[in-house]
Amino acid sequence: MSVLSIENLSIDYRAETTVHAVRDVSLTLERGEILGLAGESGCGKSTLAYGITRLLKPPAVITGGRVVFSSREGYDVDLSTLAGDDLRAFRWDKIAMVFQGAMNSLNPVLRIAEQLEDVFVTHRPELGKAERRERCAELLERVGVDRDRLRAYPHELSGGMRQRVMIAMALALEPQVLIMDEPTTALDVVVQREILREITRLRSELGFAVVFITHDLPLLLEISDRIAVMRAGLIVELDDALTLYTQPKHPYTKRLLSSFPSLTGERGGFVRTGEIAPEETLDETDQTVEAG
Ligand SMILES: Nc1ncnc2c1ncn2[C@@H]1O[C@H](COP(=O)(O)OP(=O)(O)OP(=O)(O)O)[C@@H](O)[C@H]1O
Repeated sequence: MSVLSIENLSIDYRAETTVHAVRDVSLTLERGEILGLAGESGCGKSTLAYGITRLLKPPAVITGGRVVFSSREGYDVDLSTLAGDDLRAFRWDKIAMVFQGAMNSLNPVLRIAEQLEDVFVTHRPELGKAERRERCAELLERVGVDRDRLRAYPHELSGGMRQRVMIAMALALEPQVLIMDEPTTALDVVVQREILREITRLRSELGFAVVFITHDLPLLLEISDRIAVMRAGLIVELDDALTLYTQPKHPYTKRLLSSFPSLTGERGGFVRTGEIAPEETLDETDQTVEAG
């Protein structure tokens, strides 16, 4: 049962020269799954994410294909048919996003409560004030932040907490799809781990599907059900995480895997067993994907 079908999506940047950033990409996102999207910097991951949610800005142009959302209530929506307020409402309600550095988009002069409440005021105007407050408190607790923090201003929270608030905001309307583009990259590795654990727990609890984008392949292998490997705008391989790790087929996937010493060396144990040794988690920031 798919919740999102991306069909032959192509996106160009029409700048001085034309960049074919996403080329004929087809993917389906199954209900409740975590689909990892891996690939080196510049391969088109973010463009694809923005394209799915129709948040692209010029000079980006969708040159072909479509994205269809299949609601759990049984109807399909072709996202290209939505515009304006309908599209904005749809985005928060059905497909929500958390981007890298999202935590910096909190308004510094408003308390967390006001910013969370705003989502409900706009999208759930039927809720009374007390109910709205309670929903906000529950949301914060859901992402592991104490409800007392509703009264805090963003600068009074750590980066990890602010990113949790952004995740809470994305989950406010119980979307069926969550698109996360490097949501934890700006955070230190310990906080990153805690948040990832939270996301996988919430996914089981609430049943939303996740497209999780990062260049950090070890991390994807840990949390994803399936992984798509992207290179130069194309999906070159797509498989379940274990198969992709144990039997990569595309030479680029093999190269990507081998560029993470922790996957191929002795310290790769955490991927194979799911057990994370503390010293392993602390070293992952040093790893980079080989370019080219
Ligand atoms: N505004 C723009 N104008 C022109 N080209 C762009 C623009 N934004 C991105 N590109 C190009 O499109 C391609 C894909 O970029 P994109 O940001 O989607 O890659 P990415 O895989 O998300 O990279 P990263 O991991 O660094 O965010 C790159 O070649 C990039 O240079």
